[in-house]
Amino acid sequence: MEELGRVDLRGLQDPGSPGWEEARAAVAASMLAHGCVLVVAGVPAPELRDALFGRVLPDLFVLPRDVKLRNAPGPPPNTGYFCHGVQESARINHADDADSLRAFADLLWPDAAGDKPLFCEAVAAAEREMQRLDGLVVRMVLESLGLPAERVVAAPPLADANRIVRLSHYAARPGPAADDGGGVLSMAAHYDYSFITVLMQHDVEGLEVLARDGRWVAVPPERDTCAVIAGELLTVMTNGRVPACLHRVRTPSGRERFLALMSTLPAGTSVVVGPLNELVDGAHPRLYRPVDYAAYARFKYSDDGRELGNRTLEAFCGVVNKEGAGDNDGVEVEQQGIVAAG
Ligand SMILES: O=C(O)CCC(=O)C(=O)O
Ligand SMILES: [Fe+2]
Repeated sequence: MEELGRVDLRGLQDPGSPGWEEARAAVAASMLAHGCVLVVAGVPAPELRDALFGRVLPDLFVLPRDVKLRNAPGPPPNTGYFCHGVQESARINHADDADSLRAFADLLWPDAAGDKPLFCEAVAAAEREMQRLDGLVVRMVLESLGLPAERVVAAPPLADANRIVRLSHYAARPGPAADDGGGVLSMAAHYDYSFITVLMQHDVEGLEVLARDGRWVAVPPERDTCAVIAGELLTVMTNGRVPACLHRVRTPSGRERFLALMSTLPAGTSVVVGPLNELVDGAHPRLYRPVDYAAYARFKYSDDGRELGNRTLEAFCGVVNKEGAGDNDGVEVEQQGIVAAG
């Protein structure tokens, strides 16, 4: 039975730091096998993490629905606030920019109400840490696939990305019917269409990931640990080497739950992502055509896409005829594997 990797990344900054190579080997092994690795992080500081989950998120989700909807949802990939079953979620674009956090707080608490400085400080601290973990994991994976250093740092998720934060709330499922022993899901199994998503749980269980051997593995909500999962764009960019991670949410205790996540998306909405040229060769035929990620997100959530369930990526940009797919299929892919589509 192959376990999910659990790797301590505390204090690790750059290639060359002590412990880099061992950590890289463990991170890459787990990401290449499962599209997921658990990383011990240790920051943000416990008091900010407690403030985030104990005050900031409860204060946000207790707001009236019409106020939360000021974070207006647009067509995918521009989802703002949404509510589906027991889950509700608010999305902040470019959450690595203090102005974006401030603008989001001003939108929801236009007058003096709400502790906006605490909101901004706690979300910024969580975002910084999740961004650090995302960067380390992508870097370790690309290094382990043999990409030269200059290409690693120029790769889209590291160089130029929209780092979104999504803050989520799952309502309690009261009573003994909270779980029927297996089936009740708070969020159905899905792939994220991001490059990477980092998930920060807190105290209440819920996240489950599908391991390579087909078992659902519950990721315990440890305060110093985040789960880092591969989204579909990382699968495309690595030409299938890193499988996207199928994941779902199940909370047998039925308790109310909060979650913070950070996802890396391409920086613009007219961006095409294709396999990195170095990862396409005779032994590794091209598996994906370059994909306009916004068009893909719209397809994924369209009626046709929903009918396909979790097979949308293959349907949208998978190379069907694997024979003779060893070259670039006549498609010019820019060196970084990402080009502005105009
Ligand atoms: O709540 C979780 O643990 C996972 C949430 C998730 O996968 C998502 O919002 O895309
Ligand atoms: Fe997800």
